[in-house]
Amino acid sequence: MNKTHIDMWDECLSIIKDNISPEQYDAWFKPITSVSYKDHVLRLMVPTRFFAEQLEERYMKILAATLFRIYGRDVQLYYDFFQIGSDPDTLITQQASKESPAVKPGNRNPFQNNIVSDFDSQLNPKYTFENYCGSNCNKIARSISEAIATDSHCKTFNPLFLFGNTGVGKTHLIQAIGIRIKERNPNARVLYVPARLLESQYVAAVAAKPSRINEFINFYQSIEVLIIDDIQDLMHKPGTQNAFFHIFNHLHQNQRQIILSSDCAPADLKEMPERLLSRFKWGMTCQLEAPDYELRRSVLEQRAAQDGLKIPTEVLDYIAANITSSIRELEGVVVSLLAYATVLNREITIDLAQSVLANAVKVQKKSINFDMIAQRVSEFYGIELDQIFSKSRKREISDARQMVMFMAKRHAKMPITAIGTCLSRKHATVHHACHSIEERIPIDSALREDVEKIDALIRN
Ligand SMILES: Nc1ncnc2c1ncn2[C@@H]1O[C@H](COP(=O)(O)OP(=O)(O)OP(=O)(O)O)[C@@H](O)[C@H]1O
Repeated sequence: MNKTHIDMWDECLSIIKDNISPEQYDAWFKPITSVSYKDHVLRLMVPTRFFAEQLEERYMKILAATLFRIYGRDVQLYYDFFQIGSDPDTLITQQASKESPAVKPGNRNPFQNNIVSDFDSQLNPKYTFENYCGSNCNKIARSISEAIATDSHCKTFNPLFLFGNTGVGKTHLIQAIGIRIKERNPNARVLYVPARLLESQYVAAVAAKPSRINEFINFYQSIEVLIIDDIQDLMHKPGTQNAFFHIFNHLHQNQRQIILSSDCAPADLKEMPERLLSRFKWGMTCQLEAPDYELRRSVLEQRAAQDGLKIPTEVLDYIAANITSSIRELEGVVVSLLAYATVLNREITIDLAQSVLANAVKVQKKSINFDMIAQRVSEFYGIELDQIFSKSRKREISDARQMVMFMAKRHAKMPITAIGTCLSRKHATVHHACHSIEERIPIDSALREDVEKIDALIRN
């Protein structure tokens, strides 16, 4: 008996289910339904376009591998989704106009493209400066990037070496430079390439018979703005490092812009040869710091608006206060909320956000956020966590609550209003609590000792 498209999709789901956590499965695969499969074209219904993008970013490998296994290698995937209107009653008024083929036959290969003289910059059109939210923590990196985008022959910032932890926005920013340069000069040979792809192209060029290594180097030496992501992936790759050394020298001598991103500073790229490291430091080295509260809040608002998702202010405050280390995690939370809201038809409340965050926060054990601070303070004073959030005015409870406010300002750098939202207290109350602890620390040794101990609990 022939299998229906639903049977086939169910088979995919059971493979995927065995390979990811139940939380991931519930958030990302349960909301998907198979619409049809005909002439190698599989159509899946997903909640929104943003959901599809996030799904691809996170699960492209497992999704592609599973689809190839069940439907064969010719499968093409299209998404269907509805545009959510601003009024929930008018939901599902318009079928998504754009279907995006998802499973691409392997990575696009710019080096191959060039041979066919069809030059593709490999830039993701959504990574623009316009979509890049700003705050104090990324001000310098953003200004330098905009300066390069305006004057791509600028010697001072060549190369630009941008580093920072995972998910803080490096790829977005370096691609924004490329996009802006292309907007100003559509013919510019701008190329974005992840270091890992550079490495695999190099290996393929060396292995080809006859060798295509000269072609590889010539291609890269013809680029005007070369953007290499995750340069740390070239560690332990002496062959590619050597080829890149020649490419770098040629481009730099000819005043072509080189932009590099890395997950650590040049000094920490221990396995990279000195001759490359010293070149990385010739221009501008700049760190993209962990997102501060203001940035996290703006990205949340932006993502919610893009998805037509109404998230109440207190929920935005709550998420921004608790997901602190990466923008990618924040985006994940918005998508999970969206999945719950759409699929389970649930309103987005603090309770829902708390249960979505429970999983996300488990993953980022080390990050300091409001819930973690409240937990540490309540443990320190031996008070139930619920009491901290209660209306109780008992002395020991209100003291502990004041300490939570103070610590949230001190460690999570949360604004007074956001702390107030998390504890359902007024701005003036939080302001007074923080101020009074600050004033008493120098003169109250017992309090000072408590603060030091709680500081240590939070940091470790
Ligand atoms: N300032 C920002 N404004 C809007 N979106 C942002 C910002 N920073 C990051 N993002 C978004 O967060 C997601 C992760 O960012 P990105 O991939 O650039 O991080 P990354 O630092 O390169 O991470 P990795 O090192 O893991 O590759 C992307 O979807 C990006 O668009």
